[in-house]
Amino acid sequence: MAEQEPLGIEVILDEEAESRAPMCPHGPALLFAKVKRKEEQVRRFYACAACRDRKDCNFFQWEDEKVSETRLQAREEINRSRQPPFTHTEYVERYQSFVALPLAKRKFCADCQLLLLPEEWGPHSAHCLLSDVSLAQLKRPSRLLLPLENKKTNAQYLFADRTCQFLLDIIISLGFRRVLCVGTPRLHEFIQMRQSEKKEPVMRSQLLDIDFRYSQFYSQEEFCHYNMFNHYFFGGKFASEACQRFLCQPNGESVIMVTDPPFGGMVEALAHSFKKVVRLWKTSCDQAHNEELPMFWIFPYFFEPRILQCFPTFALLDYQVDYDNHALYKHGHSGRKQSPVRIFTNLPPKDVVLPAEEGYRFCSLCQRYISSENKHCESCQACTSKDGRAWKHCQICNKCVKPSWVHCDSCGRCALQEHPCGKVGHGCFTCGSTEHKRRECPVSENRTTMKKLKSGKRKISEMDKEPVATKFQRQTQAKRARKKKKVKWAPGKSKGKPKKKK
Ligand SMILES: C[S@@+](CC[C@H](N)C(=O)[O-])C[C@H]1O[C@@H](n2cnc3c(N)ncnc32)[C@H](O)[C@@H]1O
Ligand SMILES: [Zn+2]
Ligand SMILES: [Zn+2]
Ligand SMILES: [Zn+2]
Ligand SMILES: [Zn+2]
Ligand SMILES: [Zn+2]
Ligand SMILES: [Zn+2]
Repeated sequence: MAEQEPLGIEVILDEEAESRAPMCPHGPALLFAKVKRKEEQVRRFYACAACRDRKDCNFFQWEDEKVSETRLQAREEINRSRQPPFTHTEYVERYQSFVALPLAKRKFCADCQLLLLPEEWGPHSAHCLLSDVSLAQLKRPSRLLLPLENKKTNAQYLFADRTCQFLLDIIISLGFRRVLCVGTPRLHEFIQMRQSEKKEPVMRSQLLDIDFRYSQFYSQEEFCHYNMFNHYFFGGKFASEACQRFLCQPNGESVIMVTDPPFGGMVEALAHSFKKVVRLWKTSCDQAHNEELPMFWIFPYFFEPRILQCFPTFALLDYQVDYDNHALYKHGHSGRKQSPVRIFTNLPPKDVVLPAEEGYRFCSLCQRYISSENKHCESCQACTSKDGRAWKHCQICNKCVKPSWVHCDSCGRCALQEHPCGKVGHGCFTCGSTEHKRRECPVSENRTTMKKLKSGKRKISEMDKEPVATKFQRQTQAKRARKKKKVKWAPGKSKGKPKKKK
């Protein structure tokens, strides 16, 4: 299977490529091919599955490249040095010691993003420390930890409470009692809090996320350090078995998977991993599941065609997902746009009741809940709005289009009045969508917006999460690298030729 990525890079997802994939610090690398003109030979290469920015992980290897034993060893050393400073077992022990401390001794280092034990205070004395960490704060790690802001790699946008509460309510009302949270730490936290308050019905959740800082707060049954682009469990078989145990449904405690991947991510690689999660679910408890694993995949609506290609039974719901720390996607924020982030699901849309108090209503013809301004079009026989505004039908295009669009005879399609005539159809330079311009792309957002968002907040980069020793090593390495020629290339973002680095 070979799926095409915009901007001329495709990811090759087959067993053969997987079985021979070299390892980077983020698990098995993915095989990519640069799409060239027909006559040209395509040389395929492996690159990091998690990081789209070479600054985060510069792993690169030609598919047919012979790698010397020395280089393999050096690579293993790098992979080891970039793992978290503690094992998950150690993190759990540290947490137990931490909660046993009196309040005055409970300190969190904001610079290192680490819960500190008293004997460790010394090396952190010049760092920014948060004192008197309460149990209530420990129950909300997503508020204690600074969101990872590298938009290409992590893009940690956290749900607004409104969205989190909605998701939880709907999940409970649909009868689910277990939630596999893939890249949804805040939803996991909501469920864990509920559990500690002993609310009925009892809900359980497990978080799979690449952000290992969560190992500090959750047990191995509650959290797995996981890469959703290659279905890699950093904790090995022990961790994947913990996930499989969680997916097993004793006493009919049915399970749903909720995922909110970084938007820059390759849809096809994500879908490939999620299908593996489905297989894990199917083999859990040795029970035969004939049905599909219920899923909520949260993603911008303009990825609909690509998601449906991977999961044809999925439907797009009208509900607008909101984030706390995303300047562009805040619900009803004055003068701001409406959020383009939606829920894709394999559950019958009619069962997912959207909140009437936010204007959603039921369309009996479409048998689903729709946003207040979405209108049922007689010609299309559907409620056609995707962005929440009322769309209008174009007789020539024979489909509904955005209200701001007009039909252009020269282009033979609808577009904005002031479109570059004769050039429409190229879409967003970054993600290929024809729904927005690059400036509005969620994959690479408006720089000024991000700057505003960041002001007064320190950016947490991959470096800040590392132990001091590794951080120092990397800084020195980085200085050395800067002296050398600059390498400007990342999978999916390619403009120039990839240059060998390792
Ligand atoms: C858009 S945020 C979603 C957070 C969610 N809205 C919440 O509030 O719980 C993406 C999440 O996926 C995680 N993530 C990013 N890359 C990942 C990867 N390769 N594998 C697993 N998780 C990843 C991030 O750490 C982050 O928690
Ligand atoms: Zn990597
Ligand atoms: Zn520190
Ligand atoms: Zn309708
Ligand atoms: Zn229509
Ligand atoms: Zn038209
Ligand atoms: Zn035109």
